[in-house]
Amino acid sequence: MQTAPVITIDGPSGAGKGTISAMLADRLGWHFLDSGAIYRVLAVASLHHQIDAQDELGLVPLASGLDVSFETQSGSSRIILEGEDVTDSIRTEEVGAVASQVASLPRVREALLRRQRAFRDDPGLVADGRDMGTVVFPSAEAKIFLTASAEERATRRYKQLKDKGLDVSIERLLTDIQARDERDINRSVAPLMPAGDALVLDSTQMSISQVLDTVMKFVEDRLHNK
Ligand SMILES: Nc1ncnc2c1ncn2[C@@H]1O[C@H](COP(=O)(O)OP(=O)(O)O)[C@@H](O)[C@H]1O
Ligand SMILES: Nc1ccn([C@@H]2O[C@H](COP(=O)(O)OP(=O)(O)O)[C@@H](O)[C@H]2O)c(=O)n1
Repeated sequence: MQTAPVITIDGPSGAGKGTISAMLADRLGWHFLDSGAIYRVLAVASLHHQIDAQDELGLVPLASGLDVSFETQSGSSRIILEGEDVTDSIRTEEVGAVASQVASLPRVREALLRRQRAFRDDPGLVADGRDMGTVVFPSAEAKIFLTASAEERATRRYKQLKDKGLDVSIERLLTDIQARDERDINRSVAPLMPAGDALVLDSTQMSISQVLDTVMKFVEDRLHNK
């Protein structure tokens, strides 16, 4: 039985989960699980293998046998799918949209559960996603639900993609984010929602360092008062 402590950070797209989780994992010296990357990789694999995003029966074996690895190369973490580096190509909004379609299928989620839980290891794990605190790690030591207004999240994503040299429209990003929120919140299995015992943090008016400080205090409190 695996007993390493877990901190979960769930929330909608662009709320800052990845940023805060990576910083937290770094500070604590813990492992980091970007569960959304697994759904994104599955989305790319479904495109490669020409399996429709709604074909649950076709996707389950692909999800169970997904040939993905998370590697660290000269200090940067890389995601390898079937021998190909997909670290950057999985980050587009198009892939995000397909990811949220495959993620709405109950048997696909079930097929990915064990793979996600395997990331739990000493000295601890910070896990980022939609259902980390509700389904994958319900016994987590500290759970955070990080959110922000859809407009603020679209603006953040816009700046992030612009910085990478990608040409995007902020209106389109807002529409895509809202469509993804809607699908993630309304699906029948593991919908996007805060766990009952989560700290809900609206970061619309907060800087990254303010969010990190608040999360860090909450986590320290939870870890020391167990
Ligand atoms: N509190 C914040 N204020 C301003 N920008 C932020 C904040 N948190 C995150 N960001 C920026 O927003 C973008 C999206 O953050 P990210 O961590 O990828 O979100 P998520 O993982 O929730 O989709 C990144 O460019 C990040 O630097
Ligand atoms: N634990 C998770 C993580 C992601 N997902 C799905 O995968 C999609 C992409 O997740 P992501 O975390 O990479 O997305 P961003 O928040 O980075 O935009 C989400 O829209 C969800 O539909 C999920 O269902 N459960």
